[in-house]
Amino acid sequence: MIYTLTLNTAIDMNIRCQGLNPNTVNRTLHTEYSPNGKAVNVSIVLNKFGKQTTALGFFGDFSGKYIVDELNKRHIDTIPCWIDDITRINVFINDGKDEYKLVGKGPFVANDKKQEMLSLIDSLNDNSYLVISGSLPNNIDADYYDHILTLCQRKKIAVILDISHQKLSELLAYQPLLIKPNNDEVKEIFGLDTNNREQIIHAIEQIHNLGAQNILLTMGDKGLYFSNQRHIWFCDAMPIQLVSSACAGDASLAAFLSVWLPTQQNIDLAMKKASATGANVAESDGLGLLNHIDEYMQQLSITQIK
Ligand SMILES: O=P(O)(O)OC[C@H]1O[C@](O)(CO)[C@@H](O)[C@@H]1O
Repeated sequence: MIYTLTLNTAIDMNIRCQGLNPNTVNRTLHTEYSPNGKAVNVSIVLNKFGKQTTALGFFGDFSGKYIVDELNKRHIDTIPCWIDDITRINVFINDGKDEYKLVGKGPFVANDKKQEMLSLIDSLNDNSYLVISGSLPNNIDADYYDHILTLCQRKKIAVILDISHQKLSELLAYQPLLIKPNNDEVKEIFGLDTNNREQIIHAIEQIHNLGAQNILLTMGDKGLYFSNQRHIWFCDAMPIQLVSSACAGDASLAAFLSVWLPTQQNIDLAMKKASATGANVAESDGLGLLNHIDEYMQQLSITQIK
């Protein structure tokens, strides 16, 4: 079973308008709402690819209920931890020229709820997979990840991490099965540049040395790299008309996992699917229709660089 854990779930509200002016009523042209949060996206995309997942997360009030209802409509199992505060609503405004991203801090999670979530994780099947993605809510500090990863270690749950917190470098000591940083995160968290092949290989080796078993490094329109410690491969990116890069990384990770788990084989196919899916998602607000993936996969190629 693949479980996903979104500690800071969100509704995404994508608004389109023609110009955005201060101190005036800006009438909007189009609004879309989507159940979101990074690992929620992973569950939705894995489900699209026919893989069963169970989504765990903190959910609160009307916005939390909306996300759980939407997941249920898509026949995605959920294990919600209900909190008293309101799940955040992130707002993405496209004024016809630029995109403004207003991403909330997230709700307050009471101590008993933090404990409840740990008990829920403790009740998951042993020897399964847990994808942990996204930020931490308002008042949860990064040590919470230690509690989660210690539990996973005990239960032999293989962890896939996609978090932009500085804590990621310390968490590599738990030897996560896979991490999915992007180039900005490699710079911000590990202080490593990724401007050319030499730097990329060096960065990947350094990150393996800290404990990551496998690394999927996404670089937007510059393609993506996968390393299993022995070899490193590169997959190019489709040229597309960018609408919004939000959710593209989450969708790429899900696409990769849909092929790569559980055997950890078919790396070429997994990388092409990840790259094609990320590009298709970046062509729309939110996750979009995911209807060009097969076509894009035909046009991508893989090179082994180490
Ligand atoms: O969990 P974070 O890092 O705050 O990011 C949440 C946001 O990330 C996205 O899922 C895109 O990856 C947004 O659409 C969502 O609102």
